[in-house]
Amino acid sequence: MNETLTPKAIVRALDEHIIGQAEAKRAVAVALRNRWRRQRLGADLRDEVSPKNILMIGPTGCGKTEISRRLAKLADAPFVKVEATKFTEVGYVGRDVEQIGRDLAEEAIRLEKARRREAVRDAASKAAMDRLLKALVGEGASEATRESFRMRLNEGAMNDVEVEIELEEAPAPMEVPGMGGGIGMINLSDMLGKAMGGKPLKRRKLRVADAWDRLVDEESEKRMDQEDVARVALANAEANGIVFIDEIDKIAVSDVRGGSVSREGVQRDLLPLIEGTTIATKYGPMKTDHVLFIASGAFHVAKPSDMLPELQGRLPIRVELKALSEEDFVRILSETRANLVEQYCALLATEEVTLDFSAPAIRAIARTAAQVNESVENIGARRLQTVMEKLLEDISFEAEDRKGETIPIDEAYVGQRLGELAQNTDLSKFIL
Ligand SMILES: Nc1ncnc2c1ncn2[C@@H]1O[C@H](COP(=O)(O)OP(=O)(O)OP(=O)(O)O)[C@@H](O)[C@H]1O
Repeated sequence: MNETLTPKAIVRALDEHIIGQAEAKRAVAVALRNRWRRQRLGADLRDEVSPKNILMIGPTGCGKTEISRRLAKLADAPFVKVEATKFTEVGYVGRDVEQIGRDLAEEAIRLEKARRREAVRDAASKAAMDRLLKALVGEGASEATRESFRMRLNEGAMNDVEVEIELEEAPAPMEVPGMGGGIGMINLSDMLGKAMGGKPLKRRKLRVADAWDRLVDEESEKRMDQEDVARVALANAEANGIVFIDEIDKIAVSDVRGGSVSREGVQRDLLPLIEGTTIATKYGPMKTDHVLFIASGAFHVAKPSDMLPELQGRLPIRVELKALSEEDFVRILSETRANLVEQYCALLATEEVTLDFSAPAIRAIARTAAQVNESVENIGARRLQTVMEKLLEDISFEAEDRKGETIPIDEAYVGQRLGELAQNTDLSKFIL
């Protein structure tokens, strides 16, 4: 992890994307920095320091997931999100929670491979080009022919041409009954491939553009030491992984309804994972002792004190997030990086349509969103998405006829498009 990511720097970075919620930002920033601090301790003390997991309490759509996801991105840390209620479904068995660990391992592998792809990119592209040229012009073609094809390929002029290439068979995982997901997965083509010294190949007809992606993928994979990828990725998941468990409040009150699993049971199953256990993944055993868990919920009905005492103890840092106001919405629309207004402007600019939002218009959009949240249901900042979509629906559809135009989005326009809808609760229930 990056040495410059001090708690203050982390909060500053989060501020670019998330409005308000200072307390939650501080808590996650400290949790992240503590991991960096732990790495610097001597081996004996390092193992003693366990992460202080966090419980985020706040209504839907106020930034709980977003803060956690952004934090993971900043730290380049493997991140997974799960809904606690998923484990109350029929068919659940206690060990299913281990899937969380396996998903984290998969995510760490994906990150590690993405990192290494950069290093092998040139060599992989060159090899992919050789294979593609061979498929297009044959082995015996002259260098001049190859060069002219290479140029056309590089220009993208042949993207839609069909080509037949040999690719490794896509893995077809087979689940072995009785072994549960994950470890029991045996990849038949892997086994066959290993027996024959390489994965089996299959001829496939593809568009050149798709063939190129597949070939670069394959050539990159070949150049990675898969065992080393697994080793580094698992170590990264163990030391830096972040697991976000949403809707923890929904399993806080114990009840056994017809056929559904006891919620208390799910809490018990989660305990070892959060406390620290070793999970068998297909890349090897992975310890969860130092994984950071962030649990979240609205806690409208249940209270944190309704959770099992052991679970409460493992989520010692409590932070409250506030419901978002009209003022917050104005800031979300105008101050956050790549905000919705910027996104819509950029999307329509691709069709040479310029949107010109006035400040009062942005205020009116925020006011509408806050109003509908109040009268229909408070879904937090998610409301901005539906409101903006409705506001710009017609322009988005008619963009082709308005090339070259600058369209002012002022307060009157917002009122005209949304005013009636926002006033009418029945209408807004369905439309906004
Ligand atoms: N404070 C905020 N500042 C900027 N954007 C926000 C804020 N809160 C929410 N959003 C935006 O709203 C959307 C939903 O937010 P998020 O996923 O964080 O909700 P949540 O609080 O985790 O709710 P839930 O528990 O229902 O998942 C995201 O697109 C996010 O970017």
